[in-house]
Amino acid sequence: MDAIPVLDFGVYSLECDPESVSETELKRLSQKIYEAFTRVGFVFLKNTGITHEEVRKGILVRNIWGCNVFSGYDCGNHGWVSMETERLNPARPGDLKESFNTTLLSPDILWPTGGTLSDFREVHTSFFHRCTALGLRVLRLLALSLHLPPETFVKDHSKIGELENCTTLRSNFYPPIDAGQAKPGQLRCGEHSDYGSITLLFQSSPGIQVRSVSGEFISAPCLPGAVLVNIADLMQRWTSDTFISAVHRVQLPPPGDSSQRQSLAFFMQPDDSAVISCCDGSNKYPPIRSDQYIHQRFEDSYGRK
Ligand SMILES: O=C(O)CCC(=O)C(=O)O
Ligand SMILES: [Fe+2]
Repeated sequence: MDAIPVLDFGVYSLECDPESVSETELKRLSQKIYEAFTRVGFVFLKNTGITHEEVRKGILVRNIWGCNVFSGYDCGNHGWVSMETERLNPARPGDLKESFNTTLLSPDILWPTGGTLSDFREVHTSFFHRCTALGLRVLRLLALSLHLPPETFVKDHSKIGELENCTTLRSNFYPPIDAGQAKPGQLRCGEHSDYGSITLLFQSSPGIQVRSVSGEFISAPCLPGAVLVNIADLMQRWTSDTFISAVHRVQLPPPGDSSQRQSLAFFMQPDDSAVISCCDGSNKYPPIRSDQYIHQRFEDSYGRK
């Protein structure tokens, strides 16, 4: 299996003015990203402009354990998800993790508050914006790598953070677990591929495993300061299977390891009303509205009807 490639994103870092980057450098970077996403589906990006310190802050404001906040909006996704509620692999018992999904940025919604959570809204809102900025740059490079107009994917991500777009920053908390207490087949996060266009992942410690094209799972390292980016299902469909949306999971810790784990995942999703048709002009998949696609996927993972 190809290991997950590590690329230097420095030339297109959020520190740089996007207008001042040379075409040649962008092309070179886009070709490397193309190689990673056509062979593995995952890539580590170094020097993105999102600092290790920002990630640490985002991961630190947690203790979402039991905070039980729901927004009441019908975005379907915003709010707290309790332990064992989600089955990312519906064939397994519920995942041994707890999550908080930030999908809407409006101050009017209910945010976790109090104690260690007092700056949750501020920290997560700012991290959400940083991830949006980086994600849009990656989407631009994906279009370039396919010789498409640079805005091909970006233009369908114009409402991130608003009601008409389900892009989500998810804080995952995996409590310490004694493997002996788990149900048969239970994992921290069952095998799945992500639903939307691309995902940016930040981890507190290693744990994620990625399935290769040959079917074996390989453990990804945790590279402080690097962002793990992967293709999700709707992007695979959009690109007629050119880019791979790889299955991944988080296993239970080995016996005797009583550590907890945390991650921040930024799931980018096209605007609800965007109609996704194969970008190569083929009819490999029929056009589908982004919201229709994602709602179907939520029903599968939560057993909702
Ligand atoms: O926690 C992780 O490292 C992975 C989480 C994940 O794959 C997900 O939430 O979709
Ligand atoms: Fe995932």
